[in-house]
Amino acid sequence: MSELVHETLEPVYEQVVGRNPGEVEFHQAVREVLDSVGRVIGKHPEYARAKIIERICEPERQITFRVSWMDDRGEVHINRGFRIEFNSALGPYKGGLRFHPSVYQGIVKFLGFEQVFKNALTGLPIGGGKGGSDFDPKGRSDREIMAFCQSFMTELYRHLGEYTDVPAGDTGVGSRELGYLFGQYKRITNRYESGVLTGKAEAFGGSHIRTEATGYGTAFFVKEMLAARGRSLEGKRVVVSGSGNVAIYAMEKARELGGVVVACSDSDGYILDEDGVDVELVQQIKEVERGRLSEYAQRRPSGKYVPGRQVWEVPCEVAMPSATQNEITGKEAALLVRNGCIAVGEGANMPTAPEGAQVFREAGIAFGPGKAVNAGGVATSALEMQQNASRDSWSRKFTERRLEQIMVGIHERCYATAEEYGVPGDYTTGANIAGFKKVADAMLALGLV
Ligand SMILES: NC(=O)C1=CN([C@@H]2O[C@H](COP(=O)(O)OP(=O)(O)OC[C@H]3O[C@@H](n4cnc5c(N)ncnc54)[C@H](OP(=O)(O)O)[C@@H]3O)[C@@H](O)[C@H]2O)C=CC1
Ligand SMILES: O=C(O)CCC(=O)C(=O)O
Repeated sequence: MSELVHETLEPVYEQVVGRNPGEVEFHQAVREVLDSVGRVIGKHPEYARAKIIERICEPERQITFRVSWMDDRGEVHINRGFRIEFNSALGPYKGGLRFHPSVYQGIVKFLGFEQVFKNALTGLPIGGGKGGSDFDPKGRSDREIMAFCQSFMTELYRHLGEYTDVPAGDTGVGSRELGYLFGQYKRITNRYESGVLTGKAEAFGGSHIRTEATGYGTAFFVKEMLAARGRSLEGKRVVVSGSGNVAIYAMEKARELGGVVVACSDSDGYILDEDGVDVELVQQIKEVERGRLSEYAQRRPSGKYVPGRQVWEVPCEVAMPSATQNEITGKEAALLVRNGCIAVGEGANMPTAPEGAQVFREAGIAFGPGKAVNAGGVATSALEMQQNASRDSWSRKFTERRLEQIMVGIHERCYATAEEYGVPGDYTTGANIAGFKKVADAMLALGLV
């Protein structure tokens, strides 16, 4: 990094840390982007003059609210709700809602920040935002989930709109929750505004493939990374973390593309199945019955359940971390490399900590960052908005073809940008620069707003 760039970027980072104390995940996400965009601002002094970098790190709006609700025993609970409307230079704020006890301002802010660049990479007209709550949906009845969603939307609705802010799902929020949220939005506003939420069930305006899109897109991106190195997924041992929405469909598509998926996990442990993970069984247990992954081994003779350990100890050639942030530290990354891993595609948001990414870079393996690899979900959300706006419904086949084309396009954009900036094969730098430039140019064009 040149002296000039260092002088420009270090104070920005220090300012971000000072203004957002304790929000370590947000600091981490900003650090990674700043480390990449140093290469750009040397060539584009106009960004520095307009303080684009400082402005891009400051959310346009941050909303925090109380969510009160009653459980089945009549006890009142109070949770905290968040929505970070990060950047609307390219379109309405777009990004999911996460319900998980670990959620606080710093998590939502890191996710919103990542979303800005991810959404730009899709090439579709969507800005970036994210939201959620520290509500823990685990073990809650359907009625309790509905009560929570209704209370959450009763506050959030005033900030939403198909041209303003369009949430979707993320950890702990799937089509059941989106149904309750949409029902409450419709009731409060007296408007059937389909495009205000995406990831809806197909019965009321949802797009085919949105449920599968993040996982499918992850597998498509990995296929492209391998192809760029003259390899394919055929016969490769694949390990996936998580067993939720992203993990299930990443496994399904990886298997369809020839990979042999041998392990996946949840927050209690992992399953190993040398005959190939029965993805439909995982889905039945986790998504239909809302049970625990340990039940897999009780139902499938070739399945073994390993409690309390990390799935990354299972040797594989392809890893798709699809659970949560910072699940691969330097230690897990080194283990993966030692065991013969050649490609890592991040289905989750920021699952690899900086030391882990450094290990992958040094080992020269193909490493695709979440903001590129998992962009298929939000891209298909944008396709859902497009269908809602035109009162149309595309076929499953057509929508999946669009998704695959978008993922191929994102891969090309990251790959070509990394080459252009002198770091061939570095998808992280490629993704950060390509996403940043798109947003920065729009911000310049829109003036000082
Ligand atoms: N849904 C989407 O469209 C998109 C999601 N993502 C990202 O993908 C990741 C997974 O999301 P999604 O599949 O939707 O979420 P789900 O809630 O459907 O599944 C999450 C999975 O990860 C596991 N998990 C969650 N938190 C932890 C933790 N702290 N430690 C270990 N395991 C954990 C869960 O285990 P358990 O069942 O035990 O809780 C579960 O298996 C997140 O990073 C999300 O931001 C990115 C783009 C789009
Ligand atoms: O589909 C969407 O709008 C958002 C998906 C999301 O939250 C993400 O990409 O992390």
